[in-house]
Amino acid sequence: MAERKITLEELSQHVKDTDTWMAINGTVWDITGFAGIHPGGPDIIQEYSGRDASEPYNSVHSLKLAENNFEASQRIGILDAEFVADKPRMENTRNPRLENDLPQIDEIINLDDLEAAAEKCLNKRSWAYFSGASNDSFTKADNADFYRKIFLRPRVARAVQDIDTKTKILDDVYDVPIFNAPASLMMLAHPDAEMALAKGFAASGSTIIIPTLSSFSTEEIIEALPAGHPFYFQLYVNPNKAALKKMVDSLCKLRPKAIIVTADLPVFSKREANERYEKRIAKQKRASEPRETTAEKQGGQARSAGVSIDPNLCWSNIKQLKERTGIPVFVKGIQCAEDALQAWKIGCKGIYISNHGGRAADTAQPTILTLAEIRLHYPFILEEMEVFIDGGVRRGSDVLKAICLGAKGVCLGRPFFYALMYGEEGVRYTMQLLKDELETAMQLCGITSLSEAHTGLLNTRELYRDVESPQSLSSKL
Ligand SMILES: Cc1cc2nc3c(=O)[nH]c(=O)nc-3n(C[C@H](O)[C@H](O)[C@H](O)COP(=O)(O)O)c2cc1C
Repeated sequence: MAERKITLEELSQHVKDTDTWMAINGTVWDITGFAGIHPGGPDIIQEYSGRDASEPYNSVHSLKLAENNFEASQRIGILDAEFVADKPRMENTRNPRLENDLPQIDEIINLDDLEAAAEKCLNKRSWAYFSGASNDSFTKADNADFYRKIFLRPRVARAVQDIDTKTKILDDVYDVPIFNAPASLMMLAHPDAEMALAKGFAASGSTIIIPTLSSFSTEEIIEALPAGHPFYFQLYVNPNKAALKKMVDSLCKLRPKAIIVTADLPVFSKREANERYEKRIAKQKRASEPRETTAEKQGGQARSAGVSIDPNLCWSNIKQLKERTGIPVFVKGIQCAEDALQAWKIGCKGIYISNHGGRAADTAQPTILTLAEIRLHYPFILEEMEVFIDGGVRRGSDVLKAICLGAKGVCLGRPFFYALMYGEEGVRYTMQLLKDELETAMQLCGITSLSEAHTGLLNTRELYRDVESPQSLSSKL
């Protein structure tokens, strides 16, 4: 049966909270009630209710995501309009997300070069979103700076020509211990977003941690991986019980190696770079109309994503998730030894030490210090659980330091957004760059396998000066 055609005029009549339509890439959907559960917040949905939302939709979502998310019964018909915004295409292989031409990829010789290219080439909104942190960005800076408090203590004359960087996590062996730190809205860096990330990581002998707020559907991303390739899933626990159940049910079918529950962002933090950007743009747009939307007041996309994160998430919910799914659970956002112990006590298989790259509580201690704290107070956790860490890792030698202190997987967030400016090639290139640096650091320290990494290769005196003392720890448990 031919689908019903809907004119722009008819579409524009469906704007009430109880009767809302929206057109996306030529299809008209009944999205009544969706504003309240849209992961990106209600404002953009309200703004585009009764309109063709293809352009904002395509800037952060894959073509199929809406079809996967909405029920067939919500499909009203097709838009009867001459112009339907098209998905941004890679004309002449130029990434449409960029404002300036990228340097040749082989001019990038370290991650600082990559970041400098991102600052120059990304559009201002994406740069503010990716590079920003909360409040004064102290934690973001400390995450990286604290790696410099650890000195290497290289061993010499150890025959280091043949080297491998394999790591085993759960039952899987990866060629490198390096993963993406899961992050939302990757399509702001490149139209291929997580598809390029998945392919690039698999080709590099690692795998992807798929974020809840991905631009492509989880199914699409898994299809980009070689058949049977392991993957992880980062879960934001949705406060809407029905939406959470739908997601958990589908995860049970897709069988990630572990569900990584992000717990460090119960409420949205103050992201000032975003806030400034959104306010500036809003001012330009509404020179004649002083009304602010909630999103503008709160910093646009930075805060609006908060609707998909449950502020009442508790350890008991994490335990239930583990029991209900039978899939290993890791807790992401561990920022002190006490919470690492708590995760161990409820039977989590892993901890993921993170402070959200300084995007959650500003002045939270740097992540490498948290790892040292856990090592000092509860060393058995590092033996019995899988340990991931992220935050400020920018060199292969940082990866080695984290592994010497007990991490199994080391993740990078912002650098892979920036790598994505070059698509899949950028992800592979960045992985190779980090692998080369890691291998060289290992060889210069006199080891040929990560199983030989140990704290004796490090001088951590300066780091341990800042580690929380046993007295204050036990009194706060
Ligand atoms: C732009 C951006 C978006 C992020 N989105 C998420 C997310 O959706 N879920 C999550 O658990 N962490 C998210 N994070 C935090 C990262 O997983 C990671 O903790 C952080 O980026 C690590 O610090 P680094 O960027 O210094 O490597 C995001 C980070 C950035 C920079």
